[in-house]
Amino acid sequence: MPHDLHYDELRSQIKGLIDYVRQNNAIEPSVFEKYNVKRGLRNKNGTGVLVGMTRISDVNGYTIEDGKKIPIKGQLRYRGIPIDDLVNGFINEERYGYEEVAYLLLFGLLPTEKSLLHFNQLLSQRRNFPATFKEDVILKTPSRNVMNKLQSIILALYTYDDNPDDVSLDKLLAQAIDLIAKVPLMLAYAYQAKRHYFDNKSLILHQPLIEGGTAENILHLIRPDSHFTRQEAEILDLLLCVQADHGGGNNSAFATHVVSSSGTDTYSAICAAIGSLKGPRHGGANQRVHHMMEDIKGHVKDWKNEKELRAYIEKIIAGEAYDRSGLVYGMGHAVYTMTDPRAELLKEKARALAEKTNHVAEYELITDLARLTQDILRERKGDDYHICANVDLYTGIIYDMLGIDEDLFTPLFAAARMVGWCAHRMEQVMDSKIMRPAYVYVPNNNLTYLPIADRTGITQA
Ligand SMILES: CC(=O)SCCNC(=O)CCNC(=O)[C@H](O)C(C)(C)COP(=O)(O)OP(=O)(O)OC[C@H]1O[C@@H](n2cnc3c(N)ncnc32)[C@H](O)[C@@H]1OP(=O)(O)O
Ligand SMILES: O=C([O-])CC(=O)C(=O)O
Repeated sequence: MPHDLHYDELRSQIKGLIDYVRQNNAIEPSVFEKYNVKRGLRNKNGTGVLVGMTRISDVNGYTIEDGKKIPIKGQLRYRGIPIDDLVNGFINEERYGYEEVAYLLLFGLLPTEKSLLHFNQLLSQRRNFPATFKEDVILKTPSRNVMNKLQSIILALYTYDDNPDDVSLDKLLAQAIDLIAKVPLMLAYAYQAKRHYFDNKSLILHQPLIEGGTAENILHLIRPDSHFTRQEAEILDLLLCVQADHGGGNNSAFATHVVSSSGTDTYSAICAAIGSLKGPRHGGANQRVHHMMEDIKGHVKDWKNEKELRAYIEKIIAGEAYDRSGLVYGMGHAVYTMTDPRAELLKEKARALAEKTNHVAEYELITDLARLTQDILRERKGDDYHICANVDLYTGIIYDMLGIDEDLFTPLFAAARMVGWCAHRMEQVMDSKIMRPAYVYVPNNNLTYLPIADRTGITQA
């Protein structure tokens, strides 16, 4: 179902206007210094500017001693509980963890067996769409991009909600449970529609599993034969757990806070979060990691040869290879310095899975990439510089090993993070102050109004 907005034609028509946009809008980094504006909402030492408070989760990657940033091993706590304790807890008890994590993040306490059962029942009962929604909203307007489709599905839900602008807490919680329950269906059907209409594959739509949890439903819904093993579902469940939240300052949670603070509806706020997560510097990095690895394999003859691999990574960092952004995707973090605890957890899982699924070479390429990127950047920036592998470095290879298509990498992150966004939205709506920071006006020209006949079209200095 090819659509086209014919942008090529419009782009050629506006060529001359681009120079105005560039010359009249670009602001040099030095101007930020001059006005003491915190670019990217960051302090000089890279730490984030304090803009809010949250009780949901805590992310630590450094301490501050005598005003100096001291790198530490990364720590992530959901409602005070270290992520490792949570994960080891449900793994040792041979249970899935995602619904428990969702309960913990939303309500601020660990569920008892009975309350977890009740919560699972609520999710199961909401894991469906209104009659003809699938056909009208998903199949009739498929998208090449599942993240984009997730946004349009969620916006469409507004129309099916009899009081969508109600921002009372019980309504927000009901919407949260509904979105968490429905997101596996949204991403699976959006993906199946993409495969059918854009990739010429058969259209296979399964009904959700009434008894299954989130991870099981995702595997069941995205796979044409709907088959999955317990071990596969446990791995996906783990990925969902570690991606469920990341404090209030991460770009998509912050977007949720900002948009929610205006008093708008849940669907609008969650769409903003999805748009943010899609970006390659945020959740979209997992897809970029996948592409970058393919690019490396295509350009480095012997990617087991450290010298050859290092030379190519240097080219990526110099902005001369891959997407020319200068970024090694899956590396670096705004908070973590020495380690990202989720990457540490997933690294172990990925190794075990790689051995089982014959992906050891790919796994080693990933770990070599992380080590060499650290070496190269530290050599260039000095011993005080710290960069670590982030969660996105390992999620991609694990999805790959589970046979999950790259189209779904970032949407799966969105499915996991839906819980965090909903929890942050409720937290924000309880504090009814609109977010409205200040911007300094820094004109690069001083225009005065001229009658149209007197204008030359040349920017006045
Ligand atoms: C779920 C998540 O969102 S996790 C993050 C996923 N994103 C990625 O994997 C994309 C690649 N990584 C990045 O773009 C960045 O590391 C971010 C966006 C995650 C963090 O950005 P920042 O906090 O602004 O990075 P930071 O200020 O620590 O960077 C310091 C320096 O290291 C460089 N750097 C940071 N990450 C990378 C990277 N992945 N590759 C190359 N250089 C990097 C920066 O360019 C900067 O150099 P400069 O001082 O010469 O300008
Ligand atoms: O915290 C951040 O900046 C990015 C993020 O969401 C994560 O790492 O999960």
